[in-house]
Amino acid sequence: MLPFLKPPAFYESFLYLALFWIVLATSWNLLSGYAGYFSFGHGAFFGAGVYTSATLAAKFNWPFLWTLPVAALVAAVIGVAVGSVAFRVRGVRGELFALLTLAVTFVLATIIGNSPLDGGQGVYLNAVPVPSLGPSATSSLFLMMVVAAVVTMLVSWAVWHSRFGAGLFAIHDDEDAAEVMGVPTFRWKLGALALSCALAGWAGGIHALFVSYITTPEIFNITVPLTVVLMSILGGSRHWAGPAAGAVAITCLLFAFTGSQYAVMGKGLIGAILVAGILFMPQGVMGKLWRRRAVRAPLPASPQRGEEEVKELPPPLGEGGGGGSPEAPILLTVKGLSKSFRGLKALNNVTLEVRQGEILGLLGPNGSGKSTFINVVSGHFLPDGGEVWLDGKNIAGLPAHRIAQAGIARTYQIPRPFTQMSVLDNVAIAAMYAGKGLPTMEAGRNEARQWLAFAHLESKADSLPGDLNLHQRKFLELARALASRPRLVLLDEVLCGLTPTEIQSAVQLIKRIRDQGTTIVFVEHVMDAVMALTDRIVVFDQGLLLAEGAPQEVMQRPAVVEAYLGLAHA
Ligand SMILES: Nc1ncnc2c1ncn2[C@@H]1O[C@H](COP(=O)(O)OP(=O)(O)OP(=O)(O)O)[C@@H](O)[C@H]1O
Repeated sequence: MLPFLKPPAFYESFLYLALFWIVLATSWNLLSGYAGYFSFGHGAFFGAGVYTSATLAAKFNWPFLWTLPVAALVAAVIGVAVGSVAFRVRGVRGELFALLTLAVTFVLATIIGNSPLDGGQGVYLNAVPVPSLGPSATSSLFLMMVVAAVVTMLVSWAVWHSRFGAGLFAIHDDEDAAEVMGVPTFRWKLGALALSCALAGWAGGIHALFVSYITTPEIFNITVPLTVVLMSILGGSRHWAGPAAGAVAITCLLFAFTGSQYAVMGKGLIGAILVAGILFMPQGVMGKLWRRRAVRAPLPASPQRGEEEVKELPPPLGEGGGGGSPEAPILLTVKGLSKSFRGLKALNNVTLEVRQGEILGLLGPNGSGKSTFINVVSGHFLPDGGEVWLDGKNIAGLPAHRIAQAGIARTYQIPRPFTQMSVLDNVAIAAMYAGKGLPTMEAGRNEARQWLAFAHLESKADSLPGDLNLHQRKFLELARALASRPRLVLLDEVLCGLTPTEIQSAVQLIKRIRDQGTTIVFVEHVMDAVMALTDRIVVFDQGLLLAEGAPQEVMQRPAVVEAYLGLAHA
C-alpha cells in the first residue's frame, strides 16, 4: 500500500532492494538450502532473466510485463539444461557442483558479452516504458517486486510443508538413502532447480528495468551468489522464511552503514556480525527459533501406546502365507547376478530364489558379497550382469527409487538416518515415497506413527536420530523399511553391535515382521539368531553361492565349515 499512501520514493527504492534480495535468497534456497546442492550459479540464472527482459523490451519493443514470464522460462530452461547434465553424474556434489555452477556464470557472461545481445556495450532501458501499476515509476517497480516476493515466499512455504519438500530435505541429508527410500532424486533436484531459476529469472527481469542500464560485468559477478549464500545461512537455510530474514537483516545493515560517515567501519561491523552469526548459530536465526519451538511444542498427536495396543498394530504388510514352506510361490528370482569392483568379483553369477513369506538367511564370511547382493538387488549399485525378477518384471538395473516403489525395502548395516529430520519424518519419507506411496505429509506421518509404535520408538518421534542409541537407530532402520509396506525386506546385519538383550528384542521384532506377511532376506553373523529365525539359508563365499538349504544341515557341510573356519576344521 506504500505507494498509495504518500510518494515516498526513497522508501520504495529501499524496500524494493530488500524484496529483490528476498526473492533471490529464497529462490536460491529452494535447491541449495533444501536439497543441499550449494550453487554459485544463481548470478547466471538471474542474469539470464535480466538479459531476456532487457532484450525483448529494449530491442523488440515487447510490453515490459510480457517479458517477465519469458525471463522466468529462459532462466528455468538454462537451469534444467545445466542440471540434467550435472545431476546425472554421481560425483558432482558439494564443492564440485558449486564450482560447476560458478563456471556456468562466467560462460554465460562471455557468450552474452560477445553476442548482439550485449556486444560489450551494455543495454539501455531508458526508453522502455515502466508499466503504470502505481502512481510513479519507482512505485510500479516496487509493486512488481512485491508480487515477485510474495509469490516466492508462498512457493518456499508450500514446498517446505509438502511431500516434495520432505524429499528435498532427505536428499540434503543422505541422497543415496533417499533414493533407496523411493525419492526420485534426479527429478526432484531438477524440479527444485527449475523453480529456483524461474523465480531468479523473474526478479532479474524486473531488475533490468530498475537499473535501466545493464552490462555483463555488473550483472554476472560473484556478488549475487555470495550475497544470497550469506543471507540464507544467516537467516537459516532449512527454514522457508530463513533466507528472507537474512535478506532483510543484511539489506538493513548495509543501508544503515554505507550511507553514513562511518561507512568503512560499518562494513567491518557487518562482516563481524556475519561471522558471529554463522559461528554461534550455524543453523541460522530462523533455524534456531524453529528448532526451539519444535522442542517446546512436540509434533501433534503422538499418543503413547502400551504393549497390548502395539500388538494389534499395524495392518498386514504383504501376501503372507507360505511361511517358508516349499510350496509357497516364488517372490524373487535372481539369475546369474554379477558385480565386480575394479576386477574383484564381489558377486559371481549368483542364482537364487526367495519364496513368499519365508525368512531366508544370507550367510558367508567377511567380504563374501552379502552386502553387495543387497546393494545390487535394492538398486544402490548397478549390476554388471544378470536378472532380478519380481512380479514377472526384471528390475535389475532400474533406479533405486523404482525398485523401492516396486516393493523392495532395505536396511543399512551402519544405520543411515536423515540426520536433521525428526525420527517421525525419517519414517514418513519411506511411507510417502516407497511402495505404493502416500500422497501427503499428513498421511505419511500417520503411517509412520504406526511403525514407530511397532518398533517401540513412538516416544522418540520428535527426537533427532542423533539422540537415539545404536539399538534405537537400528530399530529406526527397521521402521523405515517397513513403513512402505514392502513385499520383501532386505535386512543387512541389523543385530550387529547389539547387546544380548537387545538381540532378543530385535529377534522378536523380526518374527513379528514375518507374522505380518513380509518376506525377509536376513544377512547376519549372529548364528543363534540365524538358527532361531531362518527357514532356509544360502551361503556365499568369494562372491559365489556355495550352499543352499535347511540351516542346520547346510552349516554342517564341509565346504561351508571350510569357508568359515579354514581347511583344518572341514
Ligand atoms: N563400493 C565398493 N568398492 C570397492 N569394493 C567393494 C565395494 N563394496 C564391496 N566391495 C568389496 O566387495 C567384496 C564383497 O564385499 P561385501 O561388503 O559385499 O561383503 P560382505 O559379505 O557383506 O562382508 P561383511 O560380512 O564384512 O559385511 C569385498 O571384497 C569388498 O571389499
